[in-house]
Amino acid sequence: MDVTFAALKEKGETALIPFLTVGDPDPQTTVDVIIELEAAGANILELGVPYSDPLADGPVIQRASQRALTHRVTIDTCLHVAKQARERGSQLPFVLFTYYNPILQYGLDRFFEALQHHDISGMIIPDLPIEESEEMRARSREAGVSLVPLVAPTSHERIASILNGAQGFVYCVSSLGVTGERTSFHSNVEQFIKSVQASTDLPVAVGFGISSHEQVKQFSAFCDGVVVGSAIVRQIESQIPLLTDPARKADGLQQIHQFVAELKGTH
Ligand SMILES: O=P(O)(O)OC[C@@H](O)[C@@H](O)c1c[nH]c2ccccc12
Repeated sequence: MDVTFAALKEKGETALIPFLTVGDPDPQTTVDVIIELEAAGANILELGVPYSDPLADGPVIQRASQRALTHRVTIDTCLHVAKQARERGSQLPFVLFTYYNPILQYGLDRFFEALQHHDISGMIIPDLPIEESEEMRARSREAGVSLVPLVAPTSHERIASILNGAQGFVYCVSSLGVTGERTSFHSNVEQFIKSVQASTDLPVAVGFGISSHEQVKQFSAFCDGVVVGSAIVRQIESQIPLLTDPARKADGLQQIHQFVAELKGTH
């Protein structure tokens, strides 16, 4: 992942980091969408493990999780999708996004072994309890998988402890509340992000609410990466009738490609 950020920085570019829910609308289609996102200009990919109680997610991603759970998508399914995307030639660094409970169910030893075995570069765990973070950080370092910390505009005095031992990149959330497209962000978001950048040598990415090329451009002026989730998940949702019809799947994928290329500004 750090190679990706360094190469983009060299070119004066910002990483576009889509999030998608694995298994929405089905695991096989997720592999096709991953290949399409990469072709459209994605640089790193957040692979979301669907969860029954996604407390930090807005309605778009909640619906995606529900659709994926009808296929009983688990951590294993997500890792298998990542493997299939690799087999189809994807070079994208994958960041596994999961709530903490699925990891506990899976078992920590088994989880870290599986991450290593599937060439997963990092992970994001939005509800990782502080008292568990030390062990998770140590295990992730041992496994060579970056535990990407989330920092909120209200993290203030906790920023230093959150950033201590951080790996991969730092994920600054642009606003309080849950995921979902927004027309405005936390009042002093730029100052907040710059204060995080002053406290770490890691690349700093921003996410939450970003859904247009204008917003991507706004944040690209001072961030190393921009995460877009709900807007892309909504695109996938709107294309489900085409994606699930073999005769029209290519058209559905092309629509998603076009949307992401426009986000990136390479259309
Ligand atoms: O959906 P948005 O508003 O574009 O935000 C990115 C977000 O989807 C992704 O990073 C993510 C999905 N679920 C989360 C829960 C907490 C933090 C981040 C996330």
